[in-house]
Amino acid sequence: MDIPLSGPKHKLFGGKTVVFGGDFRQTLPVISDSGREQTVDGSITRSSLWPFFKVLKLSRNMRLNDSQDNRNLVGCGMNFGEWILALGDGRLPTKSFMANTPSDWIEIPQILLIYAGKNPIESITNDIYDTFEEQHMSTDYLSGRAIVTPTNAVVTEVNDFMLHKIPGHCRCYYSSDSMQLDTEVPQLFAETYPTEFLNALQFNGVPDHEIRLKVHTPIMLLRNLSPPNGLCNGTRILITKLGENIIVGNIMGGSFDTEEVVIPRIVLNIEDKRWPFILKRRQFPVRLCYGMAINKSQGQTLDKVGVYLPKPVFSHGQLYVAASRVRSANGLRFLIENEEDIPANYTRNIVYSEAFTDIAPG
Ligand SMILES: Nc1ncnc2c1ncn2[C@@H]1O[C@H](COP(=O)(O)OP(=O)(O)OP(=O)(O)O)[C@@H](O)[C@H]1O
Repeated sequence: MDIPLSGPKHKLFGGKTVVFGGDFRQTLPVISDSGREQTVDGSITRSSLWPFFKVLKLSRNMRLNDSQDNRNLVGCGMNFGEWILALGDGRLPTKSFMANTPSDWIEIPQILLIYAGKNPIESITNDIYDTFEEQHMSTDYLSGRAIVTPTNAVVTEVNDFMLHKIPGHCRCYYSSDSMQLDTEVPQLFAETYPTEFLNALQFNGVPDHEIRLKVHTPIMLLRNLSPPNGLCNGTRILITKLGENIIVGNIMGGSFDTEEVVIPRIVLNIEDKRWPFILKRRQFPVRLCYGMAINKSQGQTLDKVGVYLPKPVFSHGQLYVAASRVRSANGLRFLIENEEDIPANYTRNIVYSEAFTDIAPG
């Protein structure tokens, strides 16, 4: 916390009461190239201020509705709400499938599974985006559903698959990429890192060099453009017009639901310790959002979620975040693809229990 707060200097936050909200079962701050210990260490519970916090625990899941399918048992003698909590806490029975591999595989209840068939992406999108042909332009329909998956590469596959289903002309927008150097040898760098190389770079949370869009497709903003007007990182928008230099659309969901907004190209500065330069990419800060990365879905509430796991999750809290986006068990489906010797109703549930045990200082 480096927000300056006026008030007595000897008191925490200048004597102001500051409320922090969170759920340590969810994904933790991403620290690149870090292991379990560093990731947990980056959490607020490891801050020197943590002993001064007073922890209040919420007891009711307000997202879940009171439907019959939430009250029914989903497995292990638990109803849906209890199952989600047990999954997040790491209390579900686990097993290991191969020697020397983690023993954190859990069974997904049969009622929540769909099967891969010949084309897994087609299977899961047909299930989650049922009645797509009739409703693909409806903001209510689109804003209530998503396919979530651990990696951005698979997100792109899902989005490309859905884009093909939309009738109409596809418009391509290409970024203009350049390097910002803190060195005196730009010529050398220009030869080592030509524009084609810069164009090929992909980063989490950064639009690609090439973006393909159609009118009536949903996109997600990747940067805060104007929070007072609802244009925040994560805002979803249904495109109504694809101009040369602007994209026009209507916000889907939230307090700015249906508001018309205009998105310009912006310059994104991207630093990555793999490269000795700052990449400056001028592009629309958007990405199609039929599919989204599990980490990006954190915070969303949806009616139908397809959790697509062509590979298991790779980090703490991802499976819990994916499973807890919905209002009811009926809205949640998993499609799991495992190596041959592991049944398709098992997947990894990574829980760093030290991230939330013994967190109550006050
Ligand atoms: N007081 C309330 N009364 C009725 N519904 C509520 C209330 N609080 C939250 N909800 C419902 O629960 C959903 C989740 O709320 P919210 O996004 O504020 O929770 P959150 O703790 O940030 O969730 P998460 O961290 O899991 O994304 C909301 O979409 C809303 O439907």
